[in-house]
Amino acid sequence: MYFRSFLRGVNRKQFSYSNKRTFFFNAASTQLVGSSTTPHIVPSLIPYMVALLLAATNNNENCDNMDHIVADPPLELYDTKSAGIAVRASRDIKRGELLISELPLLIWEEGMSPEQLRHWTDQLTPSARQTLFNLSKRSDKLAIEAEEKDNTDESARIRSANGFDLELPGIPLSFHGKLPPQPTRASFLFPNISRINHSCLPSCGHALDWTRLRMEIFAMRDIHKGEDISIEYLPQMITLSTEERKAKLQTTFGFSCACQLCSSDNETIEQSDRRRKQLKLSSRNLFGAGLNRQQMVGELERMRVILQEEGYKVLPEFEQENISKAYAVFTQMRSNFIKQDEE
Ligand SMILES: C[S@@+](CC[C@H](N)C(=O)[O-])C[C@H]1O[C@@H](n2cnc3c(N)ncnc32)[C@H](O)[C@@H]1O
Repeated sequence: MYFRSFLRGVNRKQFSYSNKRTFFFNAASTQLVGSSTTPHIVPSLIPYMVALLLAATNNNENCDNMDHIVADPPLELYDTKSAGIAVRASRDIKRGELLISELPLLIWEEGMSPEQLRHWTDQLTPSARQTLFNLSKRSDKLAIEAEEKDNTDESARIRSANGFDLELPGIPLSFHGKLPPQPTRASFLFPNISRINHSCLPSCGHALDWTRLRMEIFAMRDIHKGEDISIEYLPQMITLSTEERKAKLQTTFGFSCACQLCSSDNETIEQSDRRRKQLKLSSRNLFGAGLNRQQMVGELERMRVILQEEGYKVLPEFEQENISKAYAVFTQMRSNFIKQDEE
């Protein structure tokens, strides 16, 4: 039903800053903000978004039920001192719970010129502007240099730190022919979800429900009151060593990862690196080493045990999509068998 969402938004061309404009709000909000009701969408994406939602309304009889609204999210914000503001559980949370379901505040398209982006962000309502400018912004050298060089709008470093860059789904056939060419990617910014920090061992998964245009955050394990709510910002991190992950996050988002795993002692990090290296080998072996079906199942089981030892609870994404799918099917079938045995 859902697809994980992938590269968080970085489009270096979009970085920029206008020194003439200064409406950053200094005091960062430590409250969850009210949900936006109408996303601010760049005009070029509006026909696509309308068609997407119309198609969803056509295909989904239950699309106006309210199951997806989390009236009182069990979450609170706090100041981590080392990684800005973060989100933690305000009560014990059960694995599988939907924690937050949020509409985007902004949707924009890759490749827009600095002038287009400035014109577009100038049209934000005062409250949307306040919400946006309360969020954190990139403060690394690369982002600041890009901002000065490109002279784009002053929200670029905020959008870059908080945006999700997502692949857009296709619109069903019945709408074809009535639309301009479909865009393939867009960036989305969610006001509260933007407060969730990255972890290399995330407690939560995230997925965009395209039928409602809501980003949803699910608990992937039981989470105790006071524990961090975290997601993984980039896909395919599971087979990378600590150094490789840190380098990737640094170049993509401009921060040095201070998650619990990356801040562990050397021994823990070495063990984790060893497991991830083995996982990489196993995933490459799966279709590349001429294994028969039984050996493949054995390799998948080895991968499952490694992931369990690592404490990685979200569905892993490997370099090759077919390996990720094979692993997902394997774990689903395995849990079905276990359920049947219990009955
Ligand atoms: C989407 S925001 C998350 C909320 C943010 N901490 C805040 O204060 O609003 C992303 C920013 O949070 C910080 N951050 C997120 N995860 C981090 C991590 N694992 N280690 C260090 N900093 C992190 C970085 O500054 C990053 O640019």
